Amino acid sequence: MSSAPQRYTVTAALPYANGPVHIGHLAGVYIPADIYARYLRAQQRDVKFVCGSDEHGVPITIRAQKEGVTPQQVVDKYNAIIRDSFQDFGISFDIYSRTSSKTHAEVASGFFRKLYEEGKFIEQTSQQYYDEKADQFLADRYIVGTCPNCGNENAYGDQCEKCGTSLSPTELINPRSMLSGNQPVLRETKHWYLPLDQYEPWLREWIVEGHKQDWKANVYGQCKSWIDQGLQPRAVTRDLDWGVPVPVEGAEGKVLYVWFDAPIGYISATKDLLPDTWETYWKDQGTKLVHFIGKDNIVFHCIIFPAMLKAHGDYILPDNVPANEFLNLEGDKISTSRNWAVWLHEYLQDFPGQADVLRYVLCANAPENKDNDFTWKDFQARNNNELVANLGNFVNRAVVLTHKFFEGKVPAAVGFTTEDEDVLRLLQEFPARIGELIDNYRFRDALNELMNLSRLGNKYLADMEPWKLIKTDAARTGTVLHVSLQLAASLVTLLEPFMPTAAARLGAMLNTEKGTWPQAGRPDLLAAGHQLAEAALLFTKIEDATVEAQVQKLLDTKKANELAAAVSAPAKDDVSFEQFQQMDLRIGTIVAAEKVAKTKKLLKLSVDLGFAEPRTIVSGIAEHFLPEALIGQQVQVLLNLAPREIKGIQSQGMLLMAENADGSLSLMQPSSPVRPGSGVA
Ligand SMILES: Nc1ncnc2c1ncn2[C@@H]1O[C@H](COP(=O)(O)OP(=O)(O)OP(=O)(O)O)[C@@H](O)[C@H]1O
Ligand SMILES: [Zn+2]
Repeated sequence: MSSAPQRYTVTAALPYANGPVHIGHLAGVYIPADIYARYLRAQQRDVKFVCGSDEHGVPITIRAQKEGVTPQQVVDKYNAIIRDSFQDFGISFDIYSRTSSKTHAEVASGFFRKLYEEGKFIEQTSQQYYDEKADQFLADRYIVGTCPNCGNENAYGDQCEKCGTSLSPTELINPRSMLSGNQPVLRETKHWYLPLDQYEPWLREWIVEGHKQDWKANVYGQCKSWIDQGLQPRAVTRDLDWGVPVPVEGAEGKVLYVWFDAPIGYISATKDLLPDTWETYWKDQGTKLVHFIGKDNIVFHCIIFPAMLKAHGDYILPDNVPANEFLNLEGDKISTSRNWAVWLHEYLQDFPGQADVLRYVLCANAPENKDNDFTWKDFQARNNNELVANLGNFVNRAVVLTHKFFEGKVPAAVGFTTEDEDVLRLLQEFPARIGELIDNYRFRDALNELMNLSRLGNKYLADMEPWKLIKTDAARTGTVLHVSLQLAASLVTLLEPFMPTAAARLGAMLNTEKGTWPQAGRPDLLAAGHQLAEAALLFTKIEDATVEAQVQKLLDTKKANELAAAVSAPAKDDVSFEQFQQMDLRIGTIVAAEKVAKTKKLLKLSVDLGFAEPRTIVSGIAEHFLPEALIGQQVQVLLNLAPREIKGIQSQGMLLMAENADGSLSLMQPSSPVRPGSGVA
């Protein structure tokens, strides 16, 4: 877009309403989008920031079926969780809508209808899997089978999650229906396709030639590779009963494909927000449209949705799609189904009043150009070393010293030294520099510049030492604090897009309000004599125990996943009853236990088995039990295992243990104590 846009439509990917929001979503999409929207508002631009829940599609119907509820109940539940957590986190949507709304059904339906009437689709009959027992066609994830690429037995009809290959249902080996488990049969069905191949030359010109310079390398690269591989017609309807019905006669039982309907959700959300003027935000050439998404959504926002908009003809195209790569968690891919995530609603509960810390860490470490990792250690370090020690410290010193020496009133400046002038001159350059980085979707660098501004303030205070200066030169001390407070006042505005709560707290402390972006950087934001409010801490230190508890939560998840994934070992060969009877199984009571010297695993146990003398048994369980904890415990023993010498000790029998999937051991105990030596049969 060459001339300055008259208005902006900013969209953030519609979260899929089958789970809550996690830190990957935030880092990939919602934090950068929110920074951008807040920044544009500070620039006094006309901006509409729209989002909503994506509530259609097969994963939701499958989830509903599993939980024994309706799809509507599933989306109602997650829409509420997602909407509330975004609000508590301070994502400043102008509207958060949902694709199950009436407006959306009308807009999506109308969109399809226009393309249909103008002959923009191709109609095609094909063979698709049908479940005769459930009496319905099986869309996408309703079919599972063996992946022809990697042999995974649980690959879906549209994708193998193990090897990442995208599939079509008929490629699966041994397909089975998710509904009945039966083998499906092929039946004819008619669908409508968007002939993407016809748009290929135009897409090549628009993206490959037109956006080489201004789209991010990761986005441009993915688009070019899709286009270079050659585009195929794409079905935009499905045989399903959950979604926007296909508004065409003879299409009963069919709905719009979720990826056709979801991006139209941006348009219907805008219409919900502005019933009368929404069209200017989607159809006027003076509008700049920007989509914030994660990398797995690039093809839908850069190729399929633009082709839909182009086919429709009335709409503008996205000016940019600054997609991020993926955030991982503690070295592992974030996953809703494996519960491997830091959930936003849980974070807000565990860290009350600290939303900005997460905003800061996820922006500072955002996967802007490559995948990145979130760790709790890094979270703690960034809070303690950067937010507390740099930003918080600067602001706190400036305000506290003003209270201490000048009764909380901004002191007058009496003659600037070159140091003062340097700081004020540098301050003036920051808004434009940070702004330009945001304009270019470089949010990490922008945040780093912001922190450089508070570093500048900290260094200035450290160099000037007003806490010493006050003893010899009160007027000069006043000037230093005057300059520091001007810098702090600029921070109220410049912080706001990144950390809105901290900005508001700082504003309250300085007894001032945020200004417009161009006003920030001025040397006279606070007049001499202006009364400050009480000093308060902007950020507080996060202790080891706090992050350790979060790490423990993840370790618990990992363990639960391992246990859930464990399968029983295959059964051994049969034994006869006589063979079984040859084994002399008894219950004994441990009367003494000690570690076997110079070994890690061995314990020497004395077990009362009802004979005159206890038996000595050497057992490899030292890593699982403390010797003293075993004394008095009853255990099961194989009495007639041939004796064996272990580390010079004669072992006369074997302790029997249950081994858990994670390798931990449990004693085999009778449900109530029995006389030592009792037989087990
Ligand atoms: N780990 C991640 N890092 C960055 N962006 C992500 C991550 N996970 C999802 N996103 C992005 O968040 C947006 C919303 O995601 P969506 O609700 O579609 O869930 P999803 O992609 O199915 O993720 P999940 O299965 O982890 O919940 C999408 O644009 C997606 O690309
Ligand atoms: Zn596979």
